[in-house]
Parts: sequence; C-alpha cells; structure tokens
Amino acid sequence: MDPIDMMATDYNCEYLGLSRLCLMENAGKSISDEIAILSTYKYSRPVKIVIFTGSGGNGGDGFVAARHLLNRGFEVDVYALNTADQIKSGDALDNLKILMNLEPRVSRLSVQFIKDSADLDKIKLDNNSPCIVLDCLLGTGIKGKLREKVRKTVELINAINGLRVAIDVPSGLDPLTGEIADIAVDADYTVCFHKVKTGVKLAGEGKVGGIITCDIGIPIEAELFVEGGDLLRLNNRPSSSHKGNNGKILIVGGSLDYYGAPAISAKASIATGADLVYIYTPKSAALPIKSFSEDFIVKEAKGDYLSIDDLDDILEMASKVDAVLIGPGSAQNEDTMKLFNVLAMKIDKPLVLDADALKLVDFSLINKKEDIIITPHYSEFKSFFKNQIPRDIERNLDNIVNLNDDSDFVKVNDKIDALQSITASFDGSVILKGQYDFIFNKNKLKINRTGNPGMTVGGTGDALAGIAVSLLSQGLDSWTSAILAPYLNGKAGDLAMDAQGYGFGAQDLTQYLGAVMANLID
Ligand SMILES: NC(=O)C1=CN([C@@H]2O[C@H](COP(=O)(O)OP(=O)(O)OC[C@H]3O[C@@H](n4cnc5c(N)ncnc54)[C@H](O)[C@@H]3O)[C@@H](O)[C@H]2O)[C@@H](O)CC1
Ligand SMILES: [K+]
Repeated sequence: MDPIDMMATDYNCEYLGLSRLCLMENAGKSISDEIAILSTYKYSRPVKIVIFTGSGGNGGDGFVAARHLLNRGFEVDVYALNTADQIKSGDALDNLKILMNLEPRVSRLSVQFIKDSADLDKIKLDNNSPCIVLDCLLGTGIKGKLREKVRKTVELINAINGLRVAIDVPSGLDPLTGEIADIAVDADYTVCFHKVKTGVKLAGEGKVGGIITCDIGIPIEAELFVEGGDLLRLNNRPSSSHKGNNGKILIVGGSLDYYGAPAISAKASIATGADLVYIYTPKSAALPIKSFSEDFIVKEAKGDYLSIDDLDDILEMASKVDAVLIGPGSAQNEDTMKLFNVLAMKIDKPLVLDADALKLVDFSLINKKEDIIITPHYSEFKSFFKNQIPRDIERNLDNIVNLNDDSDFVKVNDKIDALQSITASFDGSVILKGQYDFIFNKNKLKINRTGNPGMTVGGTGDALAGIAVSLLSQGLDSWTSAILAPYLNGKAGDLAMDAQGYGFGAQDLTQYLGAVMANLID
C-alpha cells in the first residue's frame, strides 16, 4: 500500500467515527503481542525491550507498545528523541503523557529524553544480555534527508547487539520506493500495520527482514469510501508559484440551446483552484457566458453549434493549457459529433468528457487513453458502453445498477462486478453518478457518499466536470482527480443544502468548494 493511501485511510477512519488514537492503541498492542512471540521464539524468555521513538505517529506506537509490554512483564527502556513540546502528533503526545504519569515508578520502565547527539553516546547497553530494539523513529511520515540526531540514532540501533524490529517501516527507508538515500535501520523484522507499505515490499527481506502484518481494526470501508482523509491527496501549492502555474484549462462546450453548462463548469474550476479558464463556445453562447464572470476567457466559434470548422482553433488552444473538458452544453448534432471525435483522439492533454460528449464520442477511439475521466449518469453510461455490455448482464442491467437498497451487501457487490466487467477494456477513470457515485478504473474502485437529493437541480453535473478538469490541470493524476471531484462536489452540495434547503442551485454550490477543500480534520 502506498503511504498516501495509508495516510488517507487512517484519516478516513476518523470521518467514520474511529479515532486515530484508537488505531494507535491497536497498533501498540499488536506490537506488544508480536514482540512477546518473538522473544519466546528467539530467546525462550522475556528479554529487555529498548524503544527509540520519534516525533510523529510512529513514535506514538512505541509509547503504546511500552505500556502493553510492561503489562506482559518486560523491562522497557524508552529513548525519546523529542520532549513533549517537540512531539508533532497529538495522539503520540497523549501516550507519552501516560508513561510520564506513571510516577513514582512501580513498573520496570525507564524514559529518557535524547536532547542531542551527544546524549546518544551516553546510552550504555549491556551487550552481553540479549535485548529487542524497537525502531519507532519514522514511519510513513518521513520527508527528505534524515536529520542528524535521527541519523545518529539509526547508526546506534544498527550497532546494538540485539534483535532489531522496525515498526511500520525501517527508519530511513523510503516507504514508497524502498530506496535508502543515506542509511536505514537494518531490521531483522518489520511489523507493518493494516497493509505492507509499498516501499517495504519493494525493498525485500535483505533490508526489512521478515515482514509481519498486523490488523489494527481499520474497516474496508475506510479505503473504499472517499472521505475527508482523501483530501490529503490534494497538491500543496508552492508559495513561489505565479499566475498560470496552478492550472490552465480549456472548456469546449455550449451551443445555441445551452450556455449555462460551460459557465458553471468554469465557475467550479476556478472555485477548486484553477488559475485560468478558457472557454471555446459558439457565438450565440459567448456573450451570456462572458456575463457570468470576468474570470473567464471566452473564444467565440462561428456557428450556433460547435463543428469540425473549429478544430484548428481548439487544438491550438488545447496546446497551451494543462487539461481540457469537452461536452458541457454542446447539444448533440452531426457536426459537433465529428469535431468531438477528432478532438478526443488528437488532444494529448488530460481530458474530461461529460454530458453530450458521452453520447457523441465513440468508445473505441479513446478506450486506451489512461489520462481521461468520463462522468456519466446511468443513461450516458449505457450509451457510452453500449457495445461492451455482456449479454447476461444486459438483460438485468437496470436492476443491477439502479439499486434502491444500497445497504444490501450482495446487491452492491453484484453492481461492482457488473460495472467492472462492462468497463474492463476502458483504461481511463469512470465516475458513475448516482445516489452513491461509483468511481472505478481497471484496477481500483471507490464509492463517494457525499451529496443530497437537492443536487438533482440542473448544473451540478457540469460543476462536477469542472472540478475534475481543474484537479487534472493542477497536476493530480486522473484517478485521484476522479475520486476527489465527486466528493468535493457532493460536500459543497451538502453545505449549500444546510444553508438554503432545496432552494440552492449549482452556482450556489460552487461557492462552498473552497471551504470544503480546506477542511481536513486535524
Ligand atoms: N495516523 C494514524 O492513524 C496511525 C499512524 N500510525 C503510525 O504513525 C506513522 C505515521 O505517523 P506520522 O504521519 O506522524 O509520521 P512519522 O511518525 O513517520 O514521522 C513524522 C515525524 O517525523 C519527522 N520527520 C520527518 N522526516 C524526517 C527526517 N527526514 N528526519 C527526521 N525527522 C523527520 C517529522 O517532523 C514528523 O514529526 C505510521 O507509520 C504508523 O507507524 C499507527 O499508529 C496507526 C494509526
Ligand atoms: K520505524
């Protein structure tokens, strides 16, 4: 499991009501269980446990483990590299405080703080008595080069005559790639929580020792549902960035009949952080779109509908932006169909296809593109994938997909199986909109639960497409953009509903997007 997926999952537990403090307790308890087994297996008796702790959640696991190991009768020495005021994780701090509250010492616990590297030289371990060393310095939160004190501690741990057990990830090893930039704990065992981190798997036994995976009570739904923790996937904007660095978008849409759709998409794009939005639209739609906002840069096509005559202009504009949305409000006619099919093939930027584009663009022209998101509701889904639906599923598709009772485990799983078999030869990401949005690509699946019946109002689908293209333009990959877009859209819809009841429109919804993006449980 990639570190970002693990962090998002941990946070998602909080949104499901399962606190990270509780997960840390389970992690520390499972360390204690595994250490008891290893102690018996390696030494046939309890040995001294030496725990080195860092400033984050990994250190917190060590503090919890210390408490459980004491209860099992072990003698425990904790060497904390950070004092209480330097500890970054609130949960770790709570657990350090518990250890510090155990005064006067009745149990066989010692806690020492390592202020600087010189303090490390003072640690004297009896090399003739066996011990088990727990590396709780750094886990999935490692960033950049090891700081000097941590680096020295890793050297010390590697020199100790004892069994080295790394917690979650050997400190110094990249939890994503498995690479060691400088030095890492040379672990005999690595105890991983929930799932083995990708880097630990890639590094191999020579670097991480034997891998032990512990369940810490994270429900499958914390991974499957898009929740607030997934907002951790949003890019941090560099403070040195300037206009245009954070997303340039082209929206191709609008027609004599519809002009609101591209404007709402554009509003949602700006509201989710894109810097510049260009809209290519027929003359008849251009003026009303301009009047929506001074933020839009509108280029007029000649006719009342988009047509192949617009191809060169659009390709020229597409070459200057980071991502392109095709479809909102374009209406369906032969000329527009020709244009959209060529555009979908020729544009080599990340793409979103929405609304009429899904009725006009041929599946076989784009099914091998990975950098594409489609945002169908059920009837658009059926139309787009019409030649991909296996016979046995086709007969029953309406029943399978239009679930009313989504709490039914079997039905939800039938639906997932059916959707994945229909979309098996599509390499992009699909957001199937509904009461619950199902988001999937060839390998992954997520379910978004935000949103409310007030969102049946016109334009919320256009907002969704605008958010998706905005995230793409800011450098997120198509899968990440596809899972976050419906979450943000639905959550903003929920805030609009709280404020205005069913009286809100898609434009109102876009006003809440910025606040939703900034809102992560601490
Ligand atoms: N968040 C959760 O819900 C859970 C987290 N768990 C544990 O918490 C870990 C993740 O916690 P965190 O996100 O706090 O991250 P870490 O505990 O891995 O480390 C983050 C801390 O280390 C410091 N740091 C980062 N890079 C450094 C470097 N190169 N040199 C020196 N110091 C550096 C940071 O300043 C930060 O304070 C997991 O690996 C796991 O062990 C478990 O308790 C299970 C639950
Ligand atoms: K560690």
